Amino acid sequence: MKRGFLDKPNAFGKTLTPRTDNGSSNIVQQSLKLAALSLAEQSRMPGEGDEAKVENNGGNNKVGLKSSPDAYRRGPKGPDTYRLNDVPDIEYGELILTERPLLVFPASPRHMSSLAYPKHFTIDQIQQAQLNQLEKLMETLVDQMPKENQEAYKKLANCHQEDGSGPLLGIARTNGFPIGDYYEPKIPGFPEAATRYSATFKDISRINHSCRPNACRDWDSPTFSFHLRASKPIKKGQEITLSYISDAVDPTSERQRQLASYGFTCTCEACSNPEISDPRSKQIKELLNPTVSMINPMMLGLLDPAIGNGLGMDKALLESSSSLGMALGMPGGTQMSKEKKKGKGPPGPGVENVDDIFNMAKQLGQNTIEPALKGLKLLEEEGLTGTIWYGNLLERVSNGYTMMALNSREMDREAMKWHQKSEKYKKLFKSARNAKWREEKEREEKSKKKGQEMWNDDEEYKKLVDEMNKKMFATRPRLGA
Ligand SMILES: C[S@@+](CC[C@H](N)C(=O)[O-])C[C@H]1O[C@@H](n2cnc3c(N)ncnc32)[C@H](O)[C@@H]1O
Repeated sequence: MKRGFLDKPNAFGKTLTPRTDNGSSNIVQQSLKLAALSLAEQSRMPGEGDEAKVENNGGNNKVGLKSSPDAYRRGPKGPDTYRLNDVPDIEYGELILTERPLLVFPASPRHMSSLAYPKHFTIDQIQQAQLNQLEKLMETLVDQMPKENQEAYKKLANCHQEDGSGPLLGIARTNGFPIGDYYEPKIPGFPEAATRYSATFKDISRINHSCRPNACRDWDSPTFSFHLRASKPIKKGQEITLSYISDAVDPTSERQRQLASYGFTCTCEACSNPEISDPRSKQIKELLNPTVSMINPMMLGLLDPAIGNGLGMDKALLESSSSLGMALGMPGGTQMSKEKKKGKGPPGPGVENVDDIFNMAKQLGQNTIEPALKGLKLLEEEGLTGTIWYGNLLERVSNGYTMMALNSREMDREAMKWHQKSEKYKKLFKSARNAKWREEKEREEKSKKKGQEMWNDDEEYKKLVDEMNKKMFATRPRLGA
């Protein structure tokens, strides 16, 4: 998120005189800035309005989704369901619609500390006071919205009618989707900090939940909009669903517990067949050790086998990866080789020539691909092709084949095939990825520099790499050539 986002002028600044005597007024002030920004920018959005913006698919706008009521057919769940109607089938990865929020509000207001209430208040009383305070904030926000947006907002579902929430807050709690952390500018007395914001939409908030959804959301900060994409092929007439929960492979009972506050019992395929889904989800969870799955285990082994070991990385993968790391003098391997020279370290791999390295790479590739393919199959069977794990495993298979492709043209083709699949997946979360891109790039540059420094004085290593490169490019064309 770009700094200065909240510094933009408040379109309603002239009509508002935010109080500055206590913390809560700051929430109002900042939230109004955010809400005002969304509304101000909304008025500049090209092609905005009832017509949903659709991706230009090779010159063909295939999806003609409209938000007028007759564009949707009512499904078995009654007026609650939104379906694609009179539009062609939608492919995996295709953009269904983009939408700016009606309203944005801080989901975790930092200034609502329980310490701000009288000492004699019970927890229940504090909670009620906080809900009242938030409802007041919502009233101020909604009051500033154009009349048609106010009407659209008030028509949205509210499943918090009996828990002390005011009506406007109830709607935000029922329909809001998190849109990320935003760093707020310095406020006297408060350090710069991140707050999570929640956004409510006219159309996207109408989409029902499924633990195995066919669509996913991607928040695009530059256009201040959510992009809704198909995470599975969607047939004409089929209901579009999104997930409201954070961990898709939690057991059914846990998912149902998280959904209880929405006032419905999910009947998706997984919830209807827990005896099939739960063991499979458990297997996925075990395979995708949460810590290791977020990083590239192959690189982890190459760089520092001790970390991979500590995190419970797949044994075969760890062994092949650290052997290659040692042979190539990667940071972790170099460390181990030095220890070995001093007679302390573990036995190093027997590298007689470059072919040994190719063989090790091949082994590492195989050991990477095997568990990753198993994970992909389970995720596909479970209908979780829009999850971060799915993308992570596609990338692992692609990396595995790249390793095997060092001296094999056939494997090179496989690597390209999987690389393309992985790129297609990445399109689902293109916006979020773009936002992280710069950060990743910087990190990559830093580690490259560090690696270079370590190897600069290692003549033996340089000779080995030179020889390997020569042999590699003599035996096969460059990837994709
Ligand atoms: C964000 S709203 C979704 C849109 C809502 N159906 C509407 O008509 O505006 C969330 C509410 O929709 C209903 N809902 C969402 N997913 C559901 C599902 N899978 N089965 C039954 N009701 C669901 C619940 O009442 C829930 O509180």
